Order: sequence, then C-alpha cells, then structure tokens
Amino acid sequence: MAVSGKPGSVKGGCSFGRAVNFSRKHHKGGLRVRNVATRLPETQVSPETQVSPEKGGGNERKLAAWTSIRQERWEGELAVQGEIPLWLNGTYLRNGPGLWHIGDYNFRHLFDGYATLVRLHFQDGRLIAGHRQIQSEAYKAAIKNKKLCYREFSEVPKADNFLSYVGELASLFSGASLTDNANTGVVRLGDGRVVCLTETIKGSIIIDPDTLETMGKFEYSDTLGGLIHSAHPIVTESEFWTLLPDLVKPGYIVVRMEPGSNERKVIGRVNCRGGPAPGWVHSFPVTEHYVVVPEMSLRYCAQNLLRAEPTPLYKFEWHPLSKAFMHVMCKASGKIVASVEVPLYVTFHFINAYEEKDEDGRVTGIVADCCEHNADTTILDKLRLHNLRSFSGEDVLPDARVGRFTIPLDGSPYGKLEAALNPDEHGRGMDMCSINPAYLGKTYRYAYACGAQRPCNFPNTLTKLDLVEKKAKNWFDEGSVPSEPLFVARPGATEEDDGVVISMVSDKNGEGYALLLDGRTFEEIARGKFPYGLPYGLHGCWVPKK
Ligand SMILES: CC(=O)/C=C/C=C(C)/C=C/C1=C(C)CCCC1(C)C
Ligand SMILES: CC(/C=C/C=O)=C\C=C\C=O
Ligand SMILES: [Fe+2]
Repeated sequence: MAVSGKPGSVKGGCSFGRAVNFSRKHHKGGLRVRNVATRLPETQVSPETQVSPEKGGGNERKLAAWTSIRQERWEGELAVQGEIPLWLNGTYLRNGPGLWHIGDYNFRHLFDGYATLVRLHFQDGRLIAGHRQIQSEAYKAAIKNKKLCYREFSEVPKADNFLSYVGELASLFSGASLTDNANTGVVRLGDGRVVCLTETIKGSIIIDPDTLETMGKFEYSDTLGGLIHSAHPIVTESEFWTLLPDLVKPGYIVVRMEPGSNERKVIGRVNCRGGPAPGWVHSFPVTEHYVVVPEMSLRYCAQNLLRAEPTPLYKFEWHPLSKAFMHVMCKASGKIVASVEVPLYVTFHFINAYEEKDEDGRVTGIVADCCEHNADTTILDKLRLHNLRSFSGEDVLPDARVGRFTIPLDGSPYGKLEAALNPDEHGRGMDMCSINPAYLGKTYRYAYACGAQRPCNFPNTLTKLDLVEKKAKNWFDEGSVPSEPLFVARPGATEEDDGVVISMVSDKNGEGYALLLDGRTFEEIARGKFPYGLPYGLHGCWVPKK
C-alpha cells in the first residue's frame, strides 16, 4: 500500500503564540510491509542545486545532500541489494535540516534548515522507508507566510519597522522569537517516547516513530525555565541528563529526568572559570558515576544573539584568552570532583568517556573522547551551504582528530588533550560519531564516525575506529556523502563490535540509499535504494521492535 500525504494543515502566522500542548492521542500507521508500492515523492528541489564537474571528466554531479527535498509524507518499500540480517528488527530514525529555503529565499547555513525525518523500518529482511517534515511552529509559519518567522541558527526574520524590532528584542528575551525547529537529533526516551531536539528548549517535539507524525511539544513540567540546552542529552533506558547553559551568571545547570516524567531535577551547577559567557555545549559525555561538563572557549555571545546579520561565528565568539576547562560532577551528589584547565579545543560531539581506576579500584581519572577540530573555529564557516554546494575538487575540509582528554581526579590543575590515534588513519576528517550504546560511560574500544578521503569539502567516509589498536577501517563511495553511522548490536552479542552499522548516503548521481555495514568487518552487507535523492541528515536513533 502506498501512503501518500497531503501537505499538513497550516495554522498560525508570524506571531509568537503559545506552543500547542502535547496530546497523547495519536493514530498509528501500523506496519505496512505487504504490497508496499513506491510512489514518486512530492519533492521540491532548491534552485541552488549543485552542479560541479567530476574530477577528470565533464559529467555533471547532482549530489542531493545539500538540496531541499520536501516530503510532507512519503513511504515506500526499498529494493534491497545484499541481505539484511533477520535479527535486525526495529526502526532507525534520522533527523536533520533537510529543507533550506522558503520560496525563492535560500538559507545560509546547514544548521538553518527545517527538520526532516527519514525512517528505515527493518522487518524480517525487508526495508520500508519513510520521509516527513516535522510540523514545528517555525516550519508551519514559514510555509503559511512564505517567509522566515522565527530566529534560526543563523537566520533572523526581517524586522518590518523599528517598533516591530523593539518588539522582536522583547520576544527574544522571552524566547518567543526563538525557533522550535527540532532539526538536530532524535532520541528514544526510557519510557518509549520519541523526541526530536535542537538547542532551543522549545524545540523539543514528540513524534510517532511509526508514522513520523508530529505529535506535539515535549513540555517540561518543572519550573526551571531557560531557553537553551545541549542538543545532545545523554539518554539510556534509565537515565536522561542534560546541561542548561546559564548566560546571566556564566555556568551550567546539570539536570536529570526520570523515564515517564517530564520533570527535570537539578543535580548541581558548574560555575564557569572563564568568561564572559559559558562555552557552547552542543554535547557532553558521562561516565558511570560522573557527568563531564566541557567549558570551551567558543562561547555564547549575548550581543551576537541580538544581531540581525550573522557574525563569522554566528551566535558565538572565540575567547582564547578565557582558556578552556573540563569539569567533572558526581552524578549522585552533584559535587564537583575535578575542574581542570585543558588545551584549547573546538568540538561539537563527544564520543564517550570512562573512568580510569588504580589497582585498588579507586577512580584516578576520567578519559573523555571527542571529535576535535584542532581548536579551529573555521569548521562553522565551512558548513555554510554555499561552501558545501561549491566543491571544486580543492581540499578545503579543515583537519580534525579524535581528541582524548585525560582529567586527573587528584586535584591537579591541568588535564591533557591528545589525539587518540593518528588522524591520518581517518583522513584527518572526524565528526558525527556513535558507539555501541552498551559501552556508554565505560571503557570501550570501537567508535564509528565520518572521516575524510581527500580532497573533500565535507566528511565523505564512514570510519570504524579501533581505539586500542589505534587503527581505522574506512568505507568510501567516490562523490558520496554518508551521514552519521549508527551501531546496532546483534541481540545476544558478547563482542563490542558484533552488530551492524546503519548510515544513509547521498550519492554523486543524485540518488540516495540506506547502507548496512557489518560492525566487525566494516564491509557492506546490504543497501536499499530510495526512488529519489536524499538530503543530508545529522543524527539518528534506534527504536527496537516493540
Ligand atoms: C542543527 C544544529 O546542530 C544546531 C542547531 C542550533 C540552533 C538551532 C541554535 C539556535 C540558537 C538560537 C536560535 C538562539 C540562541 C542560541 C542558539 C542556541 C545558538
Ligand atoms: C556535520 C558537522 C561537522 C562536520 C565536520 O567535519 C557537525 C554537525 C553538528 C551538529 O550536529
Ligand atoms: Fe550534533
């Protein structure tokens, strides 16, 4: 059965009203695994489609990764090459900013696009895909009014006149003008609810993993307030941790939420050691007993939040003289057990962290790994759509590495930051990482990420990192852009890398496919082709079969 969609009904204009309350009522699409016919999607391609010459040939490249693909609702079964393991039963969900224009107005930055969900449902060796836009207030208002209505990562709505500008400033302080475009990640909470997220707290949106329908806002029932949080909470069956940066009294509030609850409880607070504002916390790591709070010298900037035009570092500023720190908080007591100065660093994504113990089992230090951009903020500029769409064959992706922090717990004032393996192993590109979730916060050996085969302007390989042997295995499809690899363990597995790695690839012919690699060998085991090209997407999650 083909499921076709009509564009969602659009309500509300460029007014900053109250969020729609989450209603638990939702209709289930059910499993459509029989006689699923594919249907040509309702696709809108941005006028800025990339056309650049192939290396050594005159062929046009039609990579769809950076073009808007609007799907109000598409679903179909994918033809599979290779074999999907029969044990792989469940749904992979990927979120990302896959729609980067309103009418003929094109957005500037990768992070500005409207949230787009892609779904891969694996059942008994078959693969059913879905693709749908998240119906955020920001998206609905843009479609209805044919203009930007909320503040996105780099885009700001035009103030029609001075009075509306003053009103806009007021609405910025109340948070009303901030976007709820939940375009960064998607997590499955311990209680089974699936939430899409961005860095604004109001951009926490519940979706139905079967139909990709937008169910409503995830409303926090506590009185903590705040406008922004880390884009990547730590989520397990029993734990939910996140950080709330405090821009007024520079610091971070560490909060925890129990499964089944919407109430965040404050566990503790970290005061920043540098200033003038907290460092950007897109993500952070935890160990079994500690929360690691990074304080990067790329800091939020109140003035930049107010500016109408983007600055080179958008809402942030680089303050190398303010130094960089790593703080460690005890999960149980909320006490800070270490706060060390570390070399300057730039990261979006922490990979994992674990505790190091002496022979008596006492914790002596913390190791925390991240995708580290060699303390170079230019990566933010490289993620501008113009740069992503204009690859000329020249190598322009700045070098990155697996940055390994070592944080002593003996009161020493300094921590270390070194490469965990030679970055040439993964082509000196490094971002969009995952691990076997059973190893979260524990000593681990393997990580999966996107690396580089140069020349390139964006990470273009999938890489399996062996952090013990300090080696990487790389997967590469010339001219393609793969998205974050997600590891799914085989039920009953005892080895850390016994499972599959799922990614989605936008290829050089303008096509898109779901890719399955064997976790151990990192060789392809199956792929399922979409009937149209896929836009790039950021982060995903796995929803096991009910
Ligand atoms: C897609 C991604 O990785 C990051 C998205 C970040 C966003 C949308 C950040 C938005 C913000 C504002 C609209 C104003 C306040 C600051 C900040 C959280 C950067
Ligand atoms: C895609 C990306 C960085 C790539 C650089 O190598 C960062 C994404 C950040 C948000 O999730
Ligand atoms: Fe991210």
